Amino acid sequence: MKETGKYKPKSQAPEPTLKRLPGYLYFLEQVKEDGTINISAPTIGKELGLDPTQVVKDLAFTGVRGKPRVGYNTYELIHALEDFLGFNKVNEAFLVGAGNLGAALMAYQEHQSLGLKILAAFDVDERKIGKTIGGIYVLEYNKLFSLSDRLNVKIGIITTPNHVAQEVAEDMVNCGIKAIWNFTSAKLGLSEKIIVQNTSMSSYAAVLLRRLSDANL
Ligand SMILES: NC(=O)c1ccc[n+]([C@@H]2O[C@H](COP(=O)([O-])OP(=O)(O)OC[C@H]3O[C@@H](n4cnc5c(N)ncnc54)[C@H](O)[C@@H]3O)[C@@H](O)[C@H]2O)c1
Repeated sequence: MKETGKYKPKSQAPEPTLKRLPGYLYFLEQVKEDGTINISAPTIGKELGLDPTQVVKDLAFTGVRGKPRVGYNTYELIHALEDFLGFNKVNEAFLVGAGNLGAALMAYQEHQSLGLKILAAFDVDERKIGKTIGGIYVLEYNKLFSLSDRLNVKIGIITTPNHVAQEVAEDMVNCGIKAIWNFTSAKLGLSEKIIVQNTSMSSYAAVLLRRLSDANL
């Protein structure tokens, strides 16, 4: 993994800040295209619907501070955000479960620009083993163990059926995986040292449907 580490960011940004940071980055990339060199926190806040104080607090986590009456240097801030979010590193990942969702993630090449590279996928279904999806090989599940020994992969993505997710997560941890992106609805019980990010479409759908229902439209 290549680290640039040019900026000295504050560690431990809260989750709401982490979720907002990619939004700042995408906005600043557009601004850069327009040739804007400096941008103020109130301008960023206005465009993104955020309080300028919040913008300043969020961006301080990148280690970059705006200058009075000038604001932030767009280029510097973009680099600092990419650095902080790890978007300019190559973080290699293994994916387990090359079904509907797994295949969609493999085919989604934009992950690379987010610093995530799926090196290989693993499955138990013989009809999928040996195929490539988005240029990524689907290997026999048991190969996860031997391949992990050789490659020092730290990220695991789980897109299996719910009922096998815990077992797969434990295997991943035994293989040296330190961070798991769990797309199943299974609640994983793992050591607290393992970073788990759950992404459940059903919970987002529940929020959307409840809000629609509450809005009485
Ligand atoms: N987070 C989301 O937004 C979202 C959206 C859709 C589905 N899901 C969840 O993602 C998971 C996958 O959904 P899907 O529609 O892609 O299912 P799928 O059945 O199409 O794919 C699951 C894949 O896992 C493989 N598999 C089964 N047991 C395995 C094991 N022990 N080891 C390795 N591979 C194994 C299967 O062979 C299959 O290829 C489900 O848990 C589903 O609830 C999440």
